Amino acid sequence: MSEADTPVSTESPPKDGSIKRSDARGSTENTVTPIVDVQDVTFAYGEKVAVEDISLTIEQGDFVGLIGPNGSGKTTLLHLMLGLRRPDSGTVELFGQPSQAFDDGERIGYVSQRSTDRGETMPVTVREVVLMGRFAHAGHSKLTDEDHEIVDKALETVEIGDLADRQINQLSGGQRQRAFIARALASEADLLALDEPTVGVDAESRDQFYGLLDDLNQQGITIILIEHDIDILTRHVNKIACINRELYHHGKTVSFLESDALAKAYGAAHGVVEHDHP
Ligand SMILES: Nc1ncnc2c1ncn2[C@@H]1O[C@H](COP(=O)(O)OP(=O)(O)OP(=O)(O)O)[C@@H](O)[C@H]1O
Repeated sequence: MSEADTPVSTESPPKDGSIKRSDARGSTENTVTPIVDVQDVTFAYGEKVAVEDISLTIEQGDFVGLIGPNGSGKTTLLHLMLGLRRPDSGTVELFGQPSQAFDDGERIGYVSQRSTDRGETMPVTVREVVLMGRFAHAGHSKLTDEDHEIVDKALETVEIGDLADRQINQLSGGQRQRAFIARALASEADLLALDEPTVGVDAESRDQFYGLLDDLNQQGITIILIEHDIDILTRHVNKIACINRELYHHGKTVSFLESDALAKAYGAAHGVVEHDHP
């Protein structure tokens, strides 16, 4: 597979690894620290190797689709990227910090597969869920009028302002996804990570949801999402990472479509890549 599409930083990063949203998207003048930098990462559940020797970077402003067959390691890789799991070998850096030392959690908004599951959500209102995004900034008992204004704006951005006082577990799957994205926006996350966000969502709502992600990405939010539908993915994301335990492609969507990565990744028996792993 080619690393040609993966930009490589050649200069020293800024000391704090931080990049302002407003000056980052599309900037070609300065070399900036990747948002996520995965190098030679391997992870196994006991004997089961789920992710093997993967290296890739997520740059500020990227909208990356992560695809691969069932059980190919997508969720595991996403967890490794977000510092939710530690690699057995290799390194992961988030915003220029080793993932295990990363302590700036509000910069990341993670919406897990389970967020759409009614049974997993607490009996709280949508507004309360989104307010949780302000806790990291303000603390529970110190929320100000400004925090409430930020929450209102986040709810409007994802177009569920009218649902603010509804119980979160009364919402449809798509509406719940929007509520969790609003929570990430309220926490002023720079990186949005979504694990199969439109499972169980009807086609029209799904298109609207991807339109929302496009808008957020245009505003400078970096997005990585796991999605099985290659058609909708290639219509929206600018880069694709295709895995089946190991990385088959990471780069621009157009070069992915011209490559045979999809056939190779899906052709490989689940988790078994015959030419590399006899
Ligand atoms: N907690 C766990 N303990 C043991 N094995 C696990 C665990 N979680 C995942 N696995 C195994 O690791 C491999 C990768 O799983 P992972 O969930 O990362 O794949 P995935 O590509 O996200 O799958 P899907 O598309 O089905 O959601 C699979 O074989 C899975 O069975």
